[in-house]
Amino acid sequence: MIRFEQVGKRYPDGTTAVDDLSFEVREGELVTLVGPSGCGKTTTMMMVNRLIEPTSGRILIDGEDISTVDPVKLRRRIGYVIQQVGLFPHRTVLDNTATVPTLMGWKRTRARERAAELLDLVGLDPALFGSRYPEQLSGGQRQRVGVARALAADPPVLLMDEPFGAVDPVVREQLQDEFLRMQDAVRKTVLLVTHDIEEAVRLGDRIAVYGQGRIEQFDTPGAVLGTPATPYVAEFVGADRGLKRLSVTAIEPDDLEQPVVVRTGEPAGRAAGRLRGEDARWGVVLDTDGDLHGWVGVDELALAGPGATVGDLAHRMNAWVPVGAPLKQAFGVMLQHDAGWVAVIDGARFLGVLTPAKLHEALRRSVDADAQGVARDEVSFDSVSDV
Ligand SMILES: Nc1ncnc2c1ncn2[C@@H]1O[C@H](COP(=O)(O)OP(=O)(O)OP(=O)(O)O)[C@@H](O)[C@H]1O
Repeated sequence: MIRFEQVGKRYPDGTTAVDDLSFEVREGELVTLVGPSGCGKTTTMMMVNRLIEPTSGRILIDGEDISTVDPVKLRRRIGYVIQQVGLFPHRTVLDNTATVPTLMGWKRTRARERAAELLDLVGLDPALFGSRYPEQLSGGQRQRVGVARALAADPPVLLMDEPFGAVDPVVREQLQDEFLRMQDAVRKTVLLVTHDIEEAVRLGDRIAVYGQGRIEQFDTPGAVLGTPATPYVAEFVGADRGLKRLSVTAIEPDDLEQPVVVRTGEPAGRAAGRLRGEDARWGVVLDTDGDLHGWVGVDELALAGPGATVGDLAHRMNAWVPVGAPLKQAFGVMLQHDAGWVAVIDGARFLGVLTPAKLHEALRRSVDADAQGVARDEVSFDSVSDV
C-alpha cells in the first residue's frame, strides 16, 4: 500500500535525515516507527504526504509514485494526526472535526453528521462535546478530536506523529486501547511515529526500529523483542525485552496443562478417590456443560460427609484468563491471586491451566519460532540490511 524505495532525504546544509529507506506498509496494517530523537522518523512520515520531498528514491501509494500526484489531492487521501493536535480554537469541536469534509465541498449537514459519527467513534458524546471549544476539553479529549478529525473524510491512509504523546501515562494507555479498538473496526493503513518502544510494541503490527537515519530492524513486535537484529536494537528495546515480550505473546491451547477434572454433580468421596489416584492435590471443577465452575482440594473432598457433591465444596475460580490473551495478563492474574496456575477458558468452556513452567515454555516457543521462522517472505524488501 505504501512503499518506500531507497528513499533518502539530505538537507541543503548536508544533514542526511534518512538514507536508503526501503520498506512496505501493507493495506490495513499499522506500522510504528520508533527510535531516538533526531533519527528521521518525522522526516519519513512527512515525505508520505509531501510536506517534505525526498532527495532520492521514491514513495508509492497503491502503486502510484506520489511525486506525480498533486499534493493537495494526495493529502485528502491521507489523515494526519500530530501531537499538538492543532485544533482551531475559535471553532467548536464538531466544526473542527468537520474541517476536511467541509474543505472537500461536502454539504454542511452531511459534514456535521459525519463529524458526530466520528466523535462517537473516538468515545466523545457529540451531544455533550460537539458544541464545546477546544480549550474546554482535557488533553486526552483534544487528542481524540485530533484523531476524529483525521478520519473525517475516511482516508485510506493515516499518518500519526506522537499522537498520544502529550498526555499522562494512564490516559495514554486508555487512548492507545481505544485507538486499537477503533483500528480493528476501520482498518486504515497507518504509519505511527513514537519514541516509546512500549507504545511501538503495543500498537504496531510491525515495527521499524530506527538507528541514525536508517532502519535497523523491520519486523513484528515479537521478533524485534525476541531476536533483535543488531546490538543497537537489543539495547534500544531494553534489557527487559523478555518482560515486554510477555505482552505480545498470546496464550495458545497447546501451552496448557490438563489437570484432573471433576464434575459438580459427582459425589465428593468418589472425586477424592480419583484425585488421589492421579496423585493430585486439587482438581478443576466443571459443570455439566463443561463450563468452568471452580476448583476443589482433595482433602476437603475426603473430609466431606456422605451425600456431599463436588459442587457443594467447590471454590470460585478467580484466577482465569481467556485463550489468546497475552502471557503478561496470565502472569498478572497469577500474582494478583497468589495462584500457582490460572485457568484458561474459551467463552465459558474450560481449556486447561497455565502454570509458570508452561508460561516459560510458551515464551521460549515464541522466541524460537521467530528466530527460525524467517517465514517473513518479504524480508528482502522489508529490511534495509545492506548497510
Ligand atoms: N530543515 C532541516 N534542515 C536541516 N536538518 C534538518 C531539517 N529538518 C530536520 N533536520 C534534521 O534531520 C534529522 C531527522 O529529523 P526528524 O525530525 O525526522 O527526527 P525524528 O526522529 O522525528 O526526531 P524527534 O523524535 O526528535 O521528533 C535531525 O538530525 C534533524 O536535525
